[in-house]
Amino acid sequence: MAASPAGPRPLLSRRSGALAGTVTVPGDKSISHRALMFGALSLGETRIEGLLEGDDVLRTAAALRALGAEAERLPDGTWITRGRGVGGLAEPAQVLDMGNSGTAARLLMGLLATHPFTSVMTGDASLTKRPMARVTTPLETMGARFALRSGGRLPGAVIGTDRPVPIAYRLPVASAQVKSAILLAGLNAPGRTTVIEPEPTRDHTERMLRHFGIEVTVEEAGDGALAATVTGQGELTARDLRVPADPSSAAFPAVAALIRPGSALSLPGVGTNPRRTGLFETLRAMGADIAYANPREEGGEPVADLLVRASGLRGVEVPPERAPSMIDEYPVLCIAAACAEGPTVMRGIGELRVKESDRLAMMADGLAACGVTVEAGEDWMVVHGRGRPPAGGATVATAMDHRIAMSFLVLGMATEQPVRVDDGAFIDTSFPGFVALMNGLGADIAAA
Ligand SMILES: O=C(O)C1=C[C@@H](OP(=O)(O)O)[C@@H](O)[C@H](O)C1
Ligand SMILES: C=C(OP(=O)(O)O)C(=O)O
Repeated sequence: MAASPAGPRPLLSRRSGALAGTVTVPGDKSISHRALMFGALSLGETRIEGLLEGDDVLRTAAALRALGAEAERLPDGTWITRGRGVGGLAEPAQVLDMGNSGTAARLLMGLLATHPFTSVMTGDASLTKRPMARVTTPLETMGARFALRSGGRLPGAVIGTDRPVPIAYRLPVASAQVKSAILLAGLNAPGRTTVIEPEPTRDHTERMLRHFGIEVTVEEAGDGALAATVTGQGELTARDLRVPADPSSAAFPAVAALIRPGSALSLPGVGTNPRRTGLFETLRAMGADIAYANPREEGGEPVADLLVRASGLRGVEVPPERAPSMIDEYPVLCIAAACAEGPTVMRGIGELRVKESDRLAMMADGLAACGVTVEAGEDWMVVHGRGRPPAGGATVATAMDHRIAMSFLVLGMATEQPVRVDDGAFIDTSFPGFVALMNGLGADIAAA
């Protein structure tokens, strides 16, 4: 997606009544990217149900087609991939445009690093600001070369190696994207590729590789660190799978229900992988009534139906070690915190500065504009709630960031004065249909 190709799409959110109903939020974005990529690497046909059809994931599908794999949507919404085998992707004749998606760009860089051809990759005005050296540095030690812009940023070229070297690498930053990029490169390297992560991050890559028949071992590596290892140059076997509803998307209606008195929502089939549910844990510590009903497993991932009721919230101190399991949820946590009684303290969140926008700055500025007292430093933030929603009444800048836009639209559902966001177009990257879904539950969000 270019910078809102049809121009910015401002949206206004007005105070709503109680929210009620049962709604299924779209498929998990992290799992959807991986399902397409692993399908493209497998031998045979993979059927994927519940794939997220957000712009980020559609970018991955288009890139895989440019690399010679088949990825198509059937009229009933099922997706089918026909893969090319490990190491079997073909040199793309066009630039791979990964739009707004860090996950698509970084995971594909890993895949391409051990394919012996050159690919050129770009992204939109948000993605081309984001750091790529975190993946290119370890991938270079595996034999790949990169020609990127200053600061290790896209656009640039990935020059894959024909002599891949397996590595053992300790992550300097907690990142499932970096871990996954290295493991994906390792799939086509002879021998064992190991990633040691001092702080465990989402493990969808490890789980899904096993689903596709690849052995992945995960061992304790001391001080709470985990070492994930793949042995390369085996084949993935095509396997059908069902993508759970995205807990990162469920977070928006869930927080909206918590802060609108009288609300009661049911969100079926949401992923409850413990490496993703830090927000729900934090909200419960704040006093939220959130229950998991009917827990089950689908395609190697735990899921449950989420039941959420309006609750009085109080501020908490979020343990920094919980950050990787809720890294994308700090923006919407800030909204809950702004309506809670007392301060919510968030530390160890420097990674928020290198997402689709500088989320720490965007949240601090937007909340302040809506009448919330916020303190912020390089990698921390304190939101001072007053036990009731703030005044609102501002237009908030969103800087091409879907989660900033959705978070402030949720805030506007509770504030006395409406909240306007300057551009809601990027919501389609992760949560197509967000406005209709929220309005169906009782929100009042409209073009403005
Ligand atoms: O692996 C993934 O699918 C993701 C990992 C996280 O990024 P980092 O690896 O940069 O923490 C997260 O923020 C992103 O939305 C999705
Ligand atoms: C950080 C995110 O995604 P990505 O890194 O894939 O752009 C997100 O969806 O919040």
